[in-house]
Amino acid sequence: KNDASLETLVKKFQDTLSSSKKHKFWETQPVGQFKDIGNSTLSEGPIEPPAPLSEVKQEPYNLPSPYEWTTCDMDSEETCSEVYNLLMNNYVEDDENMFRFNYSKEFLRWALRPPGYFKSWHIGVRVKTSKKLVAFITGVPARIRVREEVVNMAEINFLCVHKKLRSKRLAPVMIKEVTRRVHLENIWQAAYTAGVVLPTPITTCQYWHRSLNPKKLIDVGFSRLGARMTMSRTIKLYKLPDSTATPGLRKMELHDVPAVTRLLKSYLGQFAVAPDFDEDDVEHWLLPTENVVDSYLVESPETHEITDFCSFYTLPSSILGNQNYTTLKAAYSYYNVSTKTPLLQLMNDALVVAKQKDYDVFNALDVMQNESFLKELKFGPGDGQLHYYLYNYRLQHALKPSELGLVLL
Ligand SMILES: CCCCCCCCCCCCCC(=O)SCCNC(=O)CCNC(=O)[C@H](O)C(C)(C)COP(=O)(O)OP(=O)(O)OC[C@H]1O[C@@H](n2cnc3c(N)ncnc32)[C@H](O)[C@@H]1OP(=O)(O)O
Ligand SMILES: CNCCCN(C)c1ncc(F)c(N2CC(C(=O)NCc3cnc4ccccn34)C2)n1
Repeated sequence: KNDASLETLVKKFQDTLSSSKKHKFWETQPVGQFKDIGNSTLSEGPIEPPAPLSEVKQEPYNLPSPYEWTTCDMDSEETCSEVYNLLMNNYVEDDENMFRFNYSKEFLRWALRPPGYFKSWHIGVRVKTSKKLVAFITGVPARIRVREEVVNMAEINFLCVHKKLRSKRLAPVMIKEVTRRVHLENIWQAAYTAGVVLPTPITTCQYWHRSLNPKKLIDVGFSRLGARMTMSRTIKLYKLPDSTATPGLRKMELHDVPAVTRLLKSYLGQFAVAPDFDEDDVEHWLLPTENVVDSYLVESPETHEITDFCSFYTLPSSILGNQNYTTLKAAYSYYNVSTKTPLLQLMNDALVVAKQKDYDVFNALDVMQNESFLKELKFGPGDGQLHYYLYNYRLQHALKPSELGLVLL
């Protein structure tokens, strides 16, 4: 009891601290500023108007002299491997440096080449002499609806500076350069997420984890044995059926794209911020890709109507410094729609499938209607918060996670 209230107090203090911090770079950017929170005279929508393309800086920003810009061609096996290795060794870690995301090469090719993508938005920094890749940032185009407005945006992701080049203010240059290249394509808004608090989140989501392989999770320090719990009691607690329960549940196939698009568009319409997917987007983002994204649907055995959908993406983490294990196999809840099958049953079947495919843990954010199944399906709250941001677009009020219909990778 005392721990929980102390933890809440600490979190409140940290949030207060972070909003009082000096953001020398972010204070110069067209994003919601902490000082503007609650100022209802500021209207909702773009903060700065688009500029004529002739006014966009034509040449790249200056880098410190040892470094040069490079465009990373993800179609090239060699370049894709360089990006993979930079991220594997230098990307996001948890606060205790026990885990680091290990996005796979096929995942990166999937994430970075959606319909209409621009190679020029896959930006790297190399050392001029050695040609070593030491930093990376990416954008992909996306149509995002914000309330009633569909806005062409860039989704920014995979910002990474090599551990040896940290705290040299390289990140602001990376961000300005990707902004410049996005502006050249006449796009003026962006969406991004981060585990850190920046000016200013449109919402802050909580991660929840459902143990699938509790013994491994406890061995590697991802979870702790519950008080008054034995290992065998814990394994029994998280046991799942060997097979799924929903009649008509099957993998999504190419011919399902039109029906899944209709189902998803109508479902996402209820959220304040959500992607405006068309059939090409659904084919790219939701058709199953081995070891990258899994998606299942319910086809009514009687009517052959497609009534429900669930999906998760595969994002392993390297386990840093454990003798017995090197990789944590994690599934992340992606987009789920239930119109006939109860969401609880649909998500339990997703857990069953993930367990069958040997995942160790199934993660979900408290976005969309996820709160309705998290506790009942034995998800536990994680320590990671995920903050969502819009660039050059002001929302009058922050959203609740349940008003958000957008999952970034
Ligand atoms: C219209 C189109 C617009 C397109 C652009 C839209 C915006 C996109 C924004 C990017 C979306 C990214 C989405 C993802 O990929 S989130 C994942 C970010 N990556 C990691 O966490 C990997 C491990 N960490 C690193 O590689 C480095 O620590 C990074 C590169 C993160 C910072 O490098 P470093 O540690 O060496 O610091 P610095 O001295 O260079 O720079 C310090 C400045 O950078 C600000 N900072 C720190 N972390 C982040 C962060 N995660 N988002 C935005 N800003 C961040 C910080 O507040 C400070 O500014 P200010 O506080 O003084 O003002
Ligand atoms: C820029 N794209 C944002 C999405 C990237 N994603 C998936 C992400 N961003 C921040 C997080 F806080 C987070 N969490 C999943 C939860 C979790 O699993 N925490 C333990 C853990 C295991 N492995 C790692 C690796 C890094 C950090 C925590 N890790 C916390 N996920």
